[in-house]
Amino acid sequence: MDVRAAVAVQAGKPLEVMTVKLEGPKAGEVLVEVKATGICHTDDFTLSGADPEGLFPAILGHEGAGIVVDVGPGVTSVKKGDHVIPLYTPECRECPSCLSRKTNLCTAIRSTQGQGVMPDGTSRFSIGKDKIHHYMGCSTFANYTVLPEIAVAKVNPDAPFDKICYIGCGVTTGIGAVINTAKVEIGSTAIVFGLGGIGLNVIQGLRLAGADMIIGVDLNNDKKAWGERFGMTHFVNPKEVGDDIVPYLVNMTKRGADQIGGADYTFDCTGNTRAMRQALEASHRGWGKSVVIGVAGAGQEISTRPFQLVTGRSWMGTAFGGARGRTDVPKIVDWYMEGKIEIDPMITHTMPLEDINKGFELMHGGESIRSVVIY
Ligand SMILES: NC(=O)C1=CN([C@@H]2O[C@H](COP(=O)(O)OP(=O)(O)OC[C@H]3O[C@@H](n4cnc5c(N)ncnc54)[C@H](O)[C@@H]3O)[C@@H](O)[C@H]2O)C=CC1
Ligand SMILES: N[C@@H](CCC(=O)N[C@@H](CSC=O)C(=O)NCC(=O)O)C(=O)O
Ligand SMILES: [Zn+2]
Ligand SMILES: [Zn+2]
Repeated sequence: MDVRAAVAVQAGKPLEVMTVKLEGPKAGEVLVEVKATGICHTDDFTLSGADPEGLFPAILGHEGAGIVVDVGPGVTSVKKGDHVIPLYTPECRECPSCLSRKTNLCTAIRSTQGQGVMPDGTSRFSIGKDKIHHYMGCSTFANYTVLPEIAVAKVNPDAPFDKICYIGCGVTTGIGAVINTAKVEIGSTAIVFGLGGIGLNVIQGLRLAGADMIIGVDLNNDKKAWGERFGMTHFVNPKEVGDDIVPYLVNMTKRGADQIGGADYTFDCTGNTRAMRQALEASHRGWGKSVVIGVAGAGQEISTRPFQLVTGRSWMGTAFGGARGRTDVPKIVDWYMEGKIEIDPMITHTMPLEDINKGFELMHGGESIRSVVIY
């Protein structure tokens, strides 16, 4: 069938909106009509050429919501008409990782996903004789896409596509990092580096978990009001603090008789390796947990003095907020429908597919929290 897609033709170039061919679903696959998709910083990261796994041409996009319109042979868990959210972290419930109960990083289709193809090793998208790569197993920058059955979460059909698409990445990553990965307790202190589409959801997750002191750190002063809107209690702009932000943050978080500062939990939502180090070193001696969420470009590395770890800080990371997609995503949609979490105010801009590059420009200018393409 013919579908409309924004194609990443070449690294560093704007997306090109065009008509491409999409083959129907094969065994174990579903065809989804994508109704809306968010634009995540990771799409921009891959388009920029910084992603070691980046492939071109490709149809990017991994934060979608839509309707199942066809299923291939053997599909049992979803049917035509179901409302679904595509999952870049699938949940097969059979692989050693799924069975371990220790991680959400299902390995069933990770290798083909990284090669930009479906689990059978082929692509469903093409232009003429040329194949186009899938992206993160989702390719939601097309109005129809094909996904493995294990990579869709069936959700409440009353939920609005243009809002719940954000649960396909940003909302789940931010809230999940707090609840699943860090396991934040009531009364904790926390520092969040980067108050964008992910960081604000970390803040909303911290509010949900009952954290007392929530410090937001961003280079952009406009983010102060945004952080406060979702529960941030203090804001720090590193540009206004001077050389080293770590002693400043440690001082801010001094508590108890011994007056040792440092937050119980810190989160990097910037992708900047210097900020990742600062986040670790601003966590509390003896028990601080620092969670890396931001994605850094090819060749970049993190470092710190091993003494930071010897003295009891833990450096950890999270993908998709540690969420098991088919199990957890429907619950997060329900939390939204029940008013337990907020999404609407974070969706600052919407646009048709034809204007998708404007969404990337708004992100670059720090003007948007989330742009959503509505098909
Ligand atoms: N681990 C995972 O599963 C996921 C990771 N990500 C990654 O999370 C990161 C954040 O994504 P978004 O929130 O969508 O990006 P965004 O562009 O909306 O927000 C980034 C924020 O960080 C701020 N910032 C940049 N450098 C900073 C620094 N050195 N110190 C303090 N603040 C700084 C910016 O001003 C901006 O407000 C990206 O690296 C993205 O690729 C996104 C989704 C899932
Ligand atoms: N492909 C990159 C790393 C990109 C990355 O870390 N992706 C995250 C999700 S970011 C979403 O917006 C992720 O889930 N990683 C786990 C995975 O298995 O891909 C690289 O090679 O560095
Ligand atoms: Zn994302
Ligand atoms: Zn699995």
